[in-house]
Amino acid sequence: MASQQHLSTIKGAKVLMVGAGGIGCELLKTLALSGFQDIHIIDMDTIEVSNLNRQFLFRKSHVGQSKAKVARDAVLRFRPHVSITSYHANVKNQEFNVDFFKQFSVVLNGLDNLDARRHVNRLCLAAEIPLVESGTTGFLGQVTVHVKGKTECYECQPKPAPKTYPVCTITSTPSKFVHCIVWAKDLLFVKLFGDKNQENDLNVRSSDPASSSDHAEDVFELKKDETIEQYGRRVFDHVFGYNIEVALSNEDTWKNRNKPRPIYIRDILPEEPTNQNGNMDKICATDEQSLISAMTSIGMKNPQEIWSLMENSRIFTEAIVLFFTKRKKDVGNLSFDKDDQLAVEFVTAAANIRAASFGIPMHSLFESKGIAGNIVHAVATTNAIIAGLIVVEAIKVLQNDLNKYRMTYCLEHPSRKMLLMPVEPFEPNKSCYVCSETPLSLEINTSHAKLRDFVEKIVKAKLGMNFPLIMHGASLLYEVGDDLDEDMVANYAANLEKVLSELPSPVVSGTILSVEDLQQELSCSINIKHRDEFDEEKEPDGMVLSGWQQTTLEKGDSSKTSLGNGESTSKALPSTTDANKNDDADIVASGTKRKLEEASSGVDASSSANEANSLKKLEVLDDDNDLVVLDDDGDLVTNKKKRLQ
Ligand SMILES: Nc1ncnc2c1ncn2[C@@H]1O[C@H](COP(=O)(O)OP(=O)(O)OP(=O)(O)O)[C@@H](O)[C@H]1O
Ligand SMILES: [Zn+2]
Repeated sequence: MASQQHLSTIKGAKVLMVGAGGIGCELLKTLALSGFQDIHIIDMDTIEVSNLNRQFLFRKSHVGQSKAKVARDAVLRFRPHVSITSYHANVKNQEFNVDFFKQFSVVLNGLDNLDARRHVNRLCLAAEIPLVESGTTGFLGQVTVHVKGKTECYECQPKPAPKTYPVCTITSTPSKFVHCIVWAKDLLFVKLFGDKNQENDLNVRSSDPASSSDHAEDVFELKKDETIEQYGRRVFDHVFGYNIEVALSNEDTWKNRNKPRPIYIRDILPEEPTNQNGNMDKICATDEQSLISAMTSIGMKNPQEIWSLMENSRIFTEAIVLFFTKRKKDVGNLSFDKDDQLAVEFVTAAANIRAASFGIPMHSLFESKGIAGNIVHAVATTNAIIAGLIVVEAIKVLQNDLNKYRMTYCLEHPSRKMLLMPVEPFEPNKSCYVCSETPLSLEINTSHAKLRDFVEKIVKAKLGMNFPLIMHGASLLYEVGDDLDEDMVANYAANLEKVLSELPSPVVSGTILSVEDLQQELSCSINIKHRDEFDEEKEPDGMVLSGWQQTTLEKGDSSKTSLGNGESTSKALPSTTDANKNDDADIVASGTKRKLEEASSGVDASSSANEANSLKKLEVLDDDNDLVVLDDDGDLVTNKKKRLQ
């Protein structure tokens, strides 16, 4: 029962919710039923059929409508006097600036991606508004509290980098089905239907370089005198036959590995009479993209069934035909999307044929989609629990009840009868570049890397800036904004194409660049260090940003937990390549830090490590799918996590 004090806190609060999906629907309902009177919701999406199983404020008739608006209308039906304001918009839009955030008492996130979460974190810091952050992945979930100057911000702990695989594992020596999926969606799919100019390591390197390169050059171009079916068969033979033969010629590779077998389409699907006039209308009677399906056109229905090699080969060639006939306008611009049925069919078939070649078990379309889209199926109950916890923390935050704030982790299996694991929050990380303005350093080849590389790979991808401004001393090198005049735009565009050391104000070793995002009110300085060479596999960006690493984790010396990078409120993992291992859903321990209470009561930081031992500790064992929980006595309690189904 809420006390009088609780009720007046709740009634006087103005709350911003970001995200009206799985967590958001639960959250809006719980806020309204708890007595909150003034709620604003931002969500950029429209309702999809796949949302209906858990986003209970939505009905089939709402498909295609704004989530924020429909959620508002649904709640107003049972709480008509609550003021609910909806925005069908991206929270990163400029209208949601620091002044907009300042009007709220607290911000509650129910998002599904790192990018938006980081953005909201920065606006909350700049506006000095508390943030309650959340995420769920299947049975796992978390709610964390972030109050400027008092607790860690959302970015104080660097998020685990997306899992990547060595290039040669993907191109030459796959040993797991996920390797075949990555090959199919990131290399083959892109090569056939995406941007042709993108660098793509699809062709296997031969021990005799001359032998493969000629063959590879125009193999992915449709020839004038061939039908699309013939083209599909030729691509099939190239990637599953010829490339495998080339790979086999590198004998050293196979000394300690099983050799793959080349697969040629004539052995699987005997030559069919080709449709000379190229009229494919018989294949698929619809033009609506969502209904264009190779499975439908060849009469296969069950996505849970594992197709035979022949069926995979038929889907493979059929999907190529459908892309080049029914979706011709998309070809050249596509990147893999888990909600694109034809893309999922193609990737499943291609991955399975490659798996067959390498002696790896094949998978159904349903399983492949899960792996390719990094889907952990959402659990509505987890969303409901997490939404309840968000409201509990929001009330504490509104009451300024600092000592009662908790980061709460929802576990898959109860540990010592506890399903929820509350942990005291930590003070801000002094080396966090977001909330503590710590300088960063960047190793980069200043004579090769262009300003564009720096902007794309560091400023946007790593630092998550939206509207960056880059300065070298007093000289402005680059800026994004709506109010720039033409000359400036041209000047910045020219700068983007220059290598760093040849910029009007040259960027060389020792230069300190100042990078700012005006919308996020975030600025940081980056100390440039020139380096000639980078390891292609380990440092694929060709640059290394540092100065903001968390302390190295020592086993058994961890006192705080965080659940992945919170990429999803319901499913997605950070990497598109890591569905099997599901790192993002793992609970990982961070380095030892002082607890908030110790910090505020002046207890020596060195005691925190001992103190930490009495806390519940969670740790993931590398390369294992087990969640290992150390209880108070340091005993291991091992919980098997469910693999993707
Ligand atoms: N930048 C953003 N601005 C506004 N809303 C966002 C932004 N990024 C994500 N969201 C919203 O956050 C919500 C997250 O909800 P959820 O994880 O349940 O995803 P979903 O897209 O509804 O479901 P699924 O992807 O599993 O089909 C979505 O409704 C999404 O539109
Ligand atoms: Zn921080």
